[in-house]
Amino acid sequence: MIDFKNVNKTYPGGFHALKNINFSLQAGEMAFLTGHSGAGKSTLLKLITLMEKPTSGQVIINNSDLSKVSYSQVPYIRRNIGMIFQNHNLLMDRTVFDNVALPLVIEGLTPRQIRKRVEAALDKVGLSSKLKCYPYMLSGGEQQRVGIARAIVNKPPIILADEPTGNLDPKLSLDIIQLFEDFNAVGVCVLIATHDLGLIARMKYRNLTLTQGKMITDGLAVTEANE
Ligand SMILES: Nc1ncnc2c1ncn2[C@@H]1O[C@H](COP(=O)(O)OP(=O)(O)OP(=O)(O)O)[C@@H](O)[C@H]1O
Repeated sequence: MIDFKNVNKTYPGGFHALKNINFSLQAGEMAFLTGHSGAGKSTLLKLITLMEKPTSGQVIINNSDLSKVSYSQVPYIRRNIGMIFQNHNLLMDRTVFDNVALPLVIEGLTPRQIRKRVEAALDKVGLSSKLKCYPYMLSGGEQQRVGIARAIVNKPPIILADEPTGNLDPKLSLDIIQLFEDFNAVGVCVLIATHDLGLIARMKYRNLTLTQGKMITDGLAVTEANE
């Protein structure tokens, strides 16, 4: 589903942000991506979403080699990926319904199809009663769940999350991770970039760790907290 082969990324100016990265995530797998600030986590996610290009190596998503994807194919590749950001990236002057509907409007679905899918997505994240609210009327955890509903509304096979629990307390963080586990349980491939080592320690998921652009771990995070 996600395949990195000898991937390097050097930014203009010469900073070598990712160094010979190799890993695969299969359909239905869930993993954490960890590392210090500046280790290259966001850069790695940006290569998957085609916001950046590797300097060398191959990124293969859903059997498509991204180096061979033309500009006009980019939206089709991105439809396979639900992206969740720490700061939600919600439109503050639009209702919850409109925020979640956005990817479907862009895709050109009919109003009837959009309503059905948006209601189902909001139901999944437990926000059915909030569809007419504006984001500023919601708590941080609720706003994050709106961001998740928007990411999954077109049923992508891959979910990427960049610090999705960054601003949330431990209980809300766990709720958000449980939502990801629910999607993972129905076969979605989930990759979560996070600094939250306490959270990771409570989970038995694969842990990909970056240090100064190199991947130093690729295995289960086994800690005392798991015992
Ligand atoms: N557009 C850019 N141009 C030049 N350098 C960049 C660019 N984007 C990121 N970098 C550099 O690449 C390195 C990795 O950045 P990245 O954002 O991937 O790290 P990160 O692990 O996500 O960090 P954080 O946890 O703080 O978000 C950093 O040193 C950063 O300054």
